[in-house]
Amino acid sequence: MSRRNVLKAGGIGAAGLLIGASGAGSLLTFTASADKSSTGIVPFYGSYQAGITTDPQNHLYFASLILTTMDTSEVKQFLKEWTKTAAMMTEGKSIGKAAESLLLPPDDTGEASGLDASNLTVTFGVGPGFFQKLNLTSKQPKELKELPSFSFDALEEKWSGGDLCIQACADDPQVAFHAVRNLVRIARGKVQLKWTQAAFQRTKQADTKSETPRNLFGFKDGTGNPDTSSHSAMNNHVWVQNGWMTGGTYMVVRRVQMFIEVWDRTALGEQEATFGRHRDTGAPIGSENEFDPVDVNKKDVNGNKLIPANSHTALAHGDGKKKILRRSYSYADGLDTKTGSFDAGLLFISFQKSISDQFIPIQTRLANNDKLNEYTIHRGSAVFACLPGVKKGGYLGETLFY
Ligand SMILES: C=CC1=C(C)c2cc3[nH]c(cc4nc(cc5[nH]c(cc1n2)c(C)c5CCC(=O)O)C(CCC(=O)O)=C4C)c(C)c3C=C
Ligand SMILES: [Fe+2]
Repeated sequence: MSRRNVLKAGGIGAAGLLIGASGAGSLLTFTASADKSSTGIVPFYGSYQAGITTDPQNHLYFASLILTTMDTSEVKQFLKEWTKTAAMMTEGKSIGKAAESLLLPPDDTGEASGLDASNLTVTFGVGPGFFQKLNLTSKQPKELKELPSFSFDALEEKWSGGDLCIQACADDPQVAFHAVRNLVRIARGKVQLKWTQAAFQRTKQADTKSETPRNLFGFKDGTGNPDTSSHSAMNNHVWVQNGWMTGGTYMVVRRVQMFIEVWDRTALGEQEATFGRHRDTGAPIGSENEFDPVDVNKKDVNGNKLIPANSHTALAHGDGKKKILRRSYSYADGLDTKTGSFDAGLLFISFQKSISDQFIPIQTRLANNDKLNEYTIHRGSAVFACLPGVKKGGYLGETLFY
């Protein structure tokens, strides 16, 4: 039963009476309006996990977890429970049995009762420690290892690493949090939270023109992503094509603090030179439209490069052949007590089929020369293998445990 209908169930008697009084027309009307949960559902089951190439939602709740059991059968068991629970939550349904006993805690924690599915997606990944703790190193993909340290990294343990991750995205923040909370609860005693991050984008309600979202520096962020509707682009850049990870992908998460106060004192021309794009349109400097091609060699009348060579776009783009799929969210976590400034920034999340061939070369160029480094600092880092999609009747990680 959908979470909305649980609440509406009390009204069914009254609706039934109405049907008696006014005939089938009323029944149809009732069914259509009560079935609101059929909108805003992103299917959980499929060849690929949702939350990667599916449209980004308004809110993210991200959790990195430590595995506290070394017993593979216990892990399989909770992965099976996670599968069923995630599928139910993404359909906007309450989990477990309806609360009947006053002597027991209810199966569902209840804060999403009455809320619709809100396009919830729950995406699961496993980190390098997962394979080590479960003695599964023969199955550990060679792509899945801790990142090298990059220039200017200021990583903190409290924002880094993890044996498992849950990325819950939804158009409602409470629905996203409810998903992670209930999944962690199900695996209690076998996992423990390492770090979490709540994050946001603009809401779709506020963005009536469905434009590319802007980051906290006010620039459109996501323009240069590969086209998620193109199967060939996703196969080229995102989905792993062989072995037990077929249909999975690798995720890099970086918690990047942005010095917004410093940025706010920076002239617009300097801001645009930093990104290599115009703030208003999002177009590459010297071009008119957001999606105009990035030509890093284009010069002005004086022979100077229009997109500065040390700009974020020039360095991230490179020769344009290596692409990653970014699906980042902004965060604002009160203040940085050391400096008294905002602790705000970007929970940078990227998906790629090869971390060594895609993310690392790009991030190396950025870390060494990016003008954006004057305004940002990387505080956290983690890598995960996002498991292949699950078929109905199957479970998360099934191909790994064959
Ligand atoms: C490889 C890692 C990357 C990190 C880390 C990163 C951090 C970061 N980026 C922005 C804002 C923007 N990034 C933009 C483009 C862009 N960024 C990366 C990679 C990383 N960014 C890539 C691969 C690209 C695309 C390059 C291309 O091929 O054109 C842009 C421009 C608009 C866009 O294309 O999205 C912005 C703006 C911030 C604020 C940030 C860390 C805080
Ligand atoms: Fe970027």
